[in-house]
Amino acid sequence: MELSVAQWLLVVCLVAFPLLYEWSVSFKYFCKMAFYNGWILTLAILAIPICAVRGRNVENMKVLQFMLLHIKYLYGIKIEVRGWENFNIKEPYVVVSNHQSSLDLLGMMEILPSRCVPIAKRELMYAGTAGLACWLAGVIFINRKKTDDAISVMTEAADTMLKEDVRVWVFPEGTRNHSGSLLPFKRGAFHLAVQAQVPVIPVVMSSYKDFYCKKEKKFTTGKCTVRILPGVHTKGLSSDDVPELADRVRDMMIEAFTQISSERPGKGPGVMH
Ligand SMILES: CCCCCCCCCCCCCCC(=O)SCCNC(=O)CCNC(=O)[C@H](O)C(C)(C)COP(=O)(O)OP(=O)(O)OC[C@H]1O[C@@H](n2cnc3c(N)ncnc32)[C@H](O)[C@@H]1OP(=O)(O)O
Ligand SMILES: CCCCCCCC/C=C\CCCCCCCC(=O)OC[C@@H](O)COP(=O)(O)O
Repeated sequence: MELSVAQWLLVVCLVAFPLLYEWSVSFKYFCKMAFYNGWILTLAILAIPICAVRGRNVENMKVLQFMLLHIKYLYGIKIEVRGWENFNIKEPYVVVSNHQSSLDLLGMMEILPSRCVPIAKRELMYAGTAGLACWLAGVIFINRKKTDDAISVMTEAADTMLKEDVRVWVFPEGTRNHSGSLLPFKRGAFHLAVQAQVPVIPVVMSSYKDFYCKKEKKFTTGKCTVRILPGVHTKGLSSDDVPELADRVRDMMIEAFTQISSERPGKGPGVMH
């Protein structure tokens, strides 16, 4: 039987792809990351019409959360959550969390409180279907290149939080960080909490180093611990207190990060999902 060039190519791809996937750690990394982004863009196609019925609304965040929750199973990532009780606050609050990678989305969706929207860089708004889904879910976009614009968007957010009973999730490092610790914090999240006079709730995701490393192109199955820390109150604080508040919260988060990242997999209390 003679094979055409196209058939040969197909055979080579069908054989080469699984072999490469099995043998090459980097190839596996690229495939997994490409699928991660591609799958999110695809899910967003489904989410958009559902969200569009309500228009731009923070309740749509629940739709995105529901659609993204299964991804941890596809990637074999176990997420253990500790400190759920610290979210038992009826009033609005500002969640601050560490930012290692776009995989943070998994930990975020695992625990996302109701009526809680993230603050994201403006570029995400142009990420095709994902950008539109984010916009419909009320994600707050800031232009990091224009500090004044970003500050005025955040000041407006302080008002919205109180008027519309909304919680806000901020990554105070301001960018992804794989260094194994936390970058110095930008102060926007803390100004926001002080302006609205609402608590800051720190959330810490343990280091991904055992299963994910962008530099080494490693992406295996693994476990991540997410710890919700007790809220830090801001009642009576003014903008002068922001630097001290930001430092205090960062210290708490570094301590928690070091502790949960140094535990051996499978040890420690918590609820496994
Ligand atoms: C079905 C599936 C669909 C798809 C679903 C996908 C869902 C995805 C959602 C997840 C999105 C996650 C995205 C994550 C990100 O994009 S992280 C990047 C963006 N986030 C941030 O940058 C937040 C943190 N940044 C800040 O808080 C900054 O401070 C900022 C406000 C942006 C300004 O930054 P910068 O220009 O670098 O300036 P400084 O930080 O140096 O600040 C300058 C001085 O201004 C003071 N300041 C800051 N904020 C305020 C404020 N609100 N009010 C008053 N003053 C403020 C700050 O303190 C500085 O002054 P001093 O130096 O302290 O005197
Ligand atoms: C037609 C356009 C197609 C665009 C394709 C875009 C591909 C992206 C697709 C899906 C995005 C998945 C959503 C992941 C959300 C995670 C957001 C994130 O982690 O952003 C990084 C940001 O915090 C900090 O950025 P930098 O580290 O400063 O950089």
